[in-house]
Amino acid sequence: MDTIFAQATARGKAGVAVIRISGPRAMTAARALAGSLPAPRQAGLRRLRNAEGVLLDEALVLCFAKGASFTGEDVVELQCHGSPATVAAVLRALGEQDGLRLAEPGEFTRRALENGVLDLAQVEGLGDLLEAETEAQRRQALRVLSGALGEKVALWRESLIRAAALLEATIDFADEDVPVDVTPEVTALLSGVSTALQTEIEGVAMAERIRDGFEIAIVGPPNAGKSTLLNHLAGREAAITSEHAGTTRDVIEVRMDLRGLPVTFLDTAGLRDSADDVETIGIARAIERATAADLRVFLLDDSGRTEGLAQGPDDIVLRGKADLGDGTTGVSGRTGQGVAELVERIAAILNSRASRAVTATRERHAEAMRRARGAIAEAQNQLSHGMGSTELAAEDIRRAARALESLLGRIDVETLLDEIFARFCLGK
Ligand SMILES: Nc1nc2c(ncn2[C@@H]2O[C@H](COP(=O)(O)OP(=O)(O)OP(=O)(O)O)[C@@H](O)[C@H]2O)c(=O)[nH]1
Ligand SMILES: [K+]
Ligand SMILES: [Mg+2]
Repeated sequence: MDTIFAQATARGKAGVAVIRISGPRAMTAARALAGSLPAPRQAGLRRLRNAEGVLLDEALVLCFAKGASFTGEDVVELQCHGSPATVAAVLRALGEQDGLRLAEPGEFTRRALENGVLDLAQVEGLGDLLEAETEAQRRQALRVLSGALGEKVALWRESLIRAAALLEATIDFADEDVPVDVTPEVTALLSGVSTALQTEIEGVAMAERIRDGFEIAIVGPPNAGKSTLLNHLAGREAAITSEHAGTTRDVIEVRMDLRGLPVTFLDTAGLRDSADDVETIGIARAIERATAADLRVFLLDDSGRTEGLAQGPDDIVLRGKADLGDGTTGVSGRTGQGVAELVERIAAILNSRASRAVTATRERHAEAMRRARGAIAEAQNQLSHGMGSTELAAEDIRRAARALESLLGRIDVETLLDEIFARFCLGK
């Protein structure tokens, strides 16, 4: 097994840069630079020198023994001064040592998975945590990283294994008269797991929104003030505004943090029958993107028309240019009137949807849970008529348990690994 090293902190100038070394030669390599090492988990200030004795830096050295480290291997972290030249010099000195090489992206985390320090869902959670930009993303990712999905899988799996064991016990005694009918208990165990899985599956779509962001389309007739509102929300001139009806044609996207939720506002072409070819294309795009969005804000003019686009139950309908009206309702991108209330309403709607997210966060999780549910349904089917096969039911249940294990990467995951680790950056 190679010993790997890489800068764990972001590249560029900084106060401190952390260089991480992991593998069987980590301690030897660090000792060669630092002369001596502090006890595990205790920081020690050391002068780092290369093989020629040239002083490279004065750094804090932290050692983690095999079995008690991020990767599960011997790990040393060097907290160097954060200049690119210092980091380059230390990396060079490490690379000159036998058995050491630069880590590939995600390789530290991959070793953590291979050594059983993290399960596959936790690895995904770590990836999401490193990408998290908003509070909701941070909380969701940390929940997964801390092993919440693994804990649930363990409970479901326990129920399934018990159900299968109960059935198998009756198979073993098939020739004798077994007095106890295990079917009620087995049925209860199966339906308990199946219901819990359904709740999780339904939450995945919302968990994905928390990770990838909610889309909110601003739609309405031309000149309602849509682009002006978008610019106010963005705090910059993201879209062109003018007194000409039909100014916006392309969909303009502005990503932001809305009360802790990741959202992308879409400014769209004003909806009307147009004789202009280019505007007509813009209107078709507006309708397409707005229909696919999670939420629509209909900004109306004096006519109050909303035609051209179907309204969803949660969609918000508002008068634009509220500063010109009687001033009681609506929103104004020019003065900001009503914008805080609008943001509050959007946040309330999205937060109530986000609360449906449970623990599972990805389509991969939903897919495994659907497979498990399917296998449970087949087992229930075998048991329900009293004519089905107990053996087949037990086999279905074990299949369900295996589908759940794949969530954590215990089986059949090689193909998934490259895809997952490709998203990691160097040093993680
Ligand atoms: N008084 C007032 N004028 C506004 C407000 N919002 C926009 N306007 C003006 O109304 C005109 C149209 O604004 P836009 O933001 O371009 O409207 P739009 O809905 O994006 O228009 P299209 O892209 O053409 O569909 C511009 O002259 C704006 O300055 C507002 O809240 N109050
Ligand atoms: K306009
Ligand atoms: Mg516009």
